[in-house]
Amino acid sequence: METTLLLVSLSIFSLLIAFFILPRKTHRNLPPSPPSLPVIGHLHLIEQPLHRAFQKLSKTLGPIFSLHLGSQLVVVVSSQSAVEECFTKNDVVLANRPMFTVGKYFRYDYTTVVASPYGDHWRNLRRLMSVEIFSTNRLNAFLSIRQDEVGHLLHRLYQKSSNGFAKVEMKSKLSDLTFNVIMRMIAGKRYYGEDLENSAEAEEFRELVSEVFSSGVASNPADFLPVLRWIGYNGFEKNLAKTQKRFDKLLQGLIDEHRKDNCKNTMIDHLLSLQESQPEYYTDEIIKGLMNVMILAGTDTSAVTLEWAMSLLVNHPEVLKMARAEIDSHVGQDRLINEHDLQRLSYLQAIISETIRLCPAAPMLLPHMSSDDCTVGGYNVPQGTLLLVNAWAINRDPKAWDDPTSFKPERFEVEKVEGHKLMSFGFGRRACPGVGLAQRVVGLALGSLIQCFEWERVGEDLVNLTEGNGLTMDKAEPLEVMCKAREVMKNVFSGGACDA
Ligand code: HEM
Repeated sequence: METTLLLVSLSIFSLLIAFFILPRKTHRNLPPSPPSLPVIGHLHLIEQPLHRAFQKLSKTLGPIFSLHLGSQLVVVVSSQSAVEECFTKNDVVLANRPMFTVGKYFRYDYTTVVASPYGDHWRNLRRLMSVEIFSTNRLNAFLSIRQDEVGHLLHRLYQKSSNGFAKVEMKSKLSDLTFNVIMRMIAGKRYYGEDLENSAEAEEFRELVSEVFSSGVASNPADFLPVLRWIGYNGFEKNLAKTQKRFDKLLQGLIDEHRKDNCKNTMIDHLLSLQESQPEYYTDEIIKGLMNVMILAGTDTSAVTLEWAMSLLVNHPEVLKMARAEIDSHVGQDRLINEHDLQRLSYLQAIISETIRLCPAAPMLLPHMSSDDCTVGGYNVPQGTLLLVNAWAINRDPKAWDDPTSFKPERFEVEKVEGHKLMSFGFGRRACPGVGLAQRVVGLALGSLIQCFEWERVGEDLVNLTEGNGLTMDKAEPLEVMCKAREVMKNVFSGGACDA
């Protein structure tokens, strides 16, 4: 209570200082902006989910508008043509990331690929990732991990549903799948699911990761009202520092383990061999940064995409039926689907594209920052502006998509939709480098779920598709659904074995 009172008084004090002493910088020809309040600017307009609040503003202000979030000028773009201008003509200028407090702690002082400013270091990290992690060779080398983890998922569902329809909760199972895929790629360890050999270590890992995820959602008020920093408001930073210290220790522990025994085929082992030849660049800090990014960017994104896809499918049984027919005709019921089948399953691919169009895991992409003055749509975007892209709104823009809010996978079969029209993985040089891995994990898992089980809604009502407020766009209500094993499961798992 005392702390709250102190915080409130400090905030009021700081607002007064800011109001009377620090006039906001004015710029000419900025994108339109709604009326603002002194000091906090438009902070009072910020409500969750952000993409919906910003879509509402764009309906009155147009596809390019600006806000002052405290002292930070923000430009929000919500049209395809504006995004194209941002990431073609202005791609280099807008390739920076903002220096939010969270990046100082969770992104190793802005040295990880997600948070690093645009420049040589960032370029090196992207090159390193594309060779050491996301190259076709590396992704193929980790194929057995993906198959094995999908096998675990199928087995868990089979245990419940081998004798008829059973109610299953999907969110945690899909999350276990993607976390295990990434952790096995990084360190060869399974930390999620049932029957774990290392249960105490796994529990500590899971607890810490969920803490890191929830701290990553919060933004530091001082990032927008720097005056709070001057008057000593640092409780937020102290908490971040504490969590990051524990997370760092855990990542370091994994590196040390592999340093003692590096004969495994994991990301840590590959990076440690690079460290031997170039120790000054491939420091432990850089390796921990890459591990951190893989965990934070590569897990939830794929898991929520799968959960949205399953939710949309049970709400549209006719689409589910067509997807199953496609898999049955190409793969049959005698063996499980594999990644090589995916390219022939165009309707399954269309379902995935339609899911990420309607429910992009990162609806506002990641924030970009301008390193110089530029113009977008004829408006000035000064140096130091935070640029937000409302990918969610663009993916539902009636000017770009026919019947935009309906789930219609066929749209992706009829015409070849250009990559940039589907904004969900970003666009330009900072676009997602993990697309290939995400497509393999999501494709294999979704195809397997459709091939191996029948799916129905729990009751008559449609599955609620309201978004939650997670760091990635999750569902407000975790998906529960009825599932029943199909013939192929009996063929493959009849002995209870789990070798997909
Ligand atoms: C369905 C799954 C995924 C979606 C929808 C997604 C989406 C995105 C988006 C929208 C961005 C920001 C683009 C921008 O700033 O313009 C991004 C960046 C990034 N993603 Fe993904 N992602 C997914 C999966 C993954 C996976 C599996 C990994 C790695 C294991 C990954 C690693 C990254 C990294 C490292 C960045 C930062 C790139 C940079 O700043 O240079 N993502 N992703």
